[in-house]
Amino acid sequence: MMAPQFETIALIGIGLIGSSIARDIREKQLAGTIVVSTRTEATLKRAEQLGLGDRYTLSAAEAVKNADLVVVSVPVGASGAIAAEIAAHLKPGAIVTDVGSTKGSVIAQMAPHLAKTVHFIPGHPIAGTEHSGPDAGFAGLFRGRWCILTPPPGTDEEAVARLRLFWETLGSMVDEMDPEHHDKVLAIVSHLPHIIAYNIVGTADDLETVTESEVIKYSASGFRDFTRLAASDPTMWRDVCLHNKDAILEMLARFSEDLASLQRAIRWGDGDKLFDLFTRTRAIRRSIIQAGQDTAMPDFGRHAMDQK
Ligand SMILES: NC(=O)C1=CN([C@@H]2O[C@H](COP(=O)(O)OP(=O)(O)OC[C@H]3O[C@@H](n4cnc5c(N)ncnc54)[C@H](O)[C@@H]3O)[C@@H](O)[C@H]2O)C=CC1
Ligand SMILES: O=C(O)C(=O)Cc1ccc(O)cc1
Repeated sequence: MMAPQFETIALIGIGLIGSSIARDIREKQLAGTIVVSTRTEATLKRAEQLGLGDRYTLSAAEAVKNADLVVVSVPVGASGAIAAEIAAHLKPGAIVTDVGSTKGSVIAQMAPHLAKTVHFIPGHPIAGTEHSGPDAGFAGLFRGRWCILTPPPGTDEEAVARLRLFWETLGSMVDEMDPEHHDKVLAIVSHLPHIIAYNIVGTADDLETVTESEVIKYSASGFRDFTRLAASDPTMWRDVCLHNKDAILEMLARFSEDLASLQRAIRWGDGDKLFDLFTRTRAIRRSIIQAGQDTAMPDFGRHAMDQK
């Protein structure tokens, strides 16, 4: 058997993402010991029932003692408090990473607490679902998906290479970029779609002339796709909105402008304009499919295809 990549891995937060990582670590034998820590007794118990770790504790500080890799998988608004709690207990040379959907704010919250004796390498796997909690995770979630790392300038190359290898072993492709760019890109490809989904489902829910049962009964697949996104975890998405405020507001401003232009084309019967836009956007969808990035859950899709 190959030696594990890390002697001890501490997972702080064991919801959809933390528990998926735990399952992959176990399956691929990437750690000698997996230590699981989370905020509530109930979630910790559930993680234990699911056998996600080797040791369990409610104390994040306790969990990171001796850990060679620490993965923080909590809503982005909680990352500062976690960093403050674990900072004094980290082993020198440990790699500390996270999976948060925003990067600038996570760095601003965590970096000031972390000593130079540890390697802080923020990360973001671009993989997930609308479900949350330890039961929602599954092995293979990250396979065929991108993971973005945003190491601060001057980060130890060897530590970055180790974390890169970790994600690659989980089946991900790894890119590096600066946090500001990450936050802009994710604002348009992930944060805005969720905000638009929350908004359209909210609008449908507020209508006086169309009843809720009609919305449910006649929901075409377009609306149904929005309801999937709009079913995502409220705490997580509240935090994303509050913690990527500038980039989201910038993209929302662009979006509103373009929507107004579309509204105008509809009002004035400008069919050419509508047709041109719809042709351009159709090409984007085709490129996504060609790049093999068209399913939310690649593991399920591929696995089903493998069986055929
Ligand atoms: N859900 C998704 O599709 C994706 C989520 N992310 C990011 O991953 C992180 C975790 O998200 P999920 O696993 O989906 O969430 P989740 O809700 O499934 O799990 C969150 C975990 O954090 C713990 N937690 C919650 N509030 C806390 C607090 N105040 N202090 C300490 N621990 C707390 C919970 O007990 C739970 O173990 C978030 O930062 C999210 O932005 C990244 C990629 C995809
Ligand atoms: O469920 C979906 O469609 C997602 O978009 C999952 C997702 C949510 C948040 C992220 O930061 C990355 C991926």
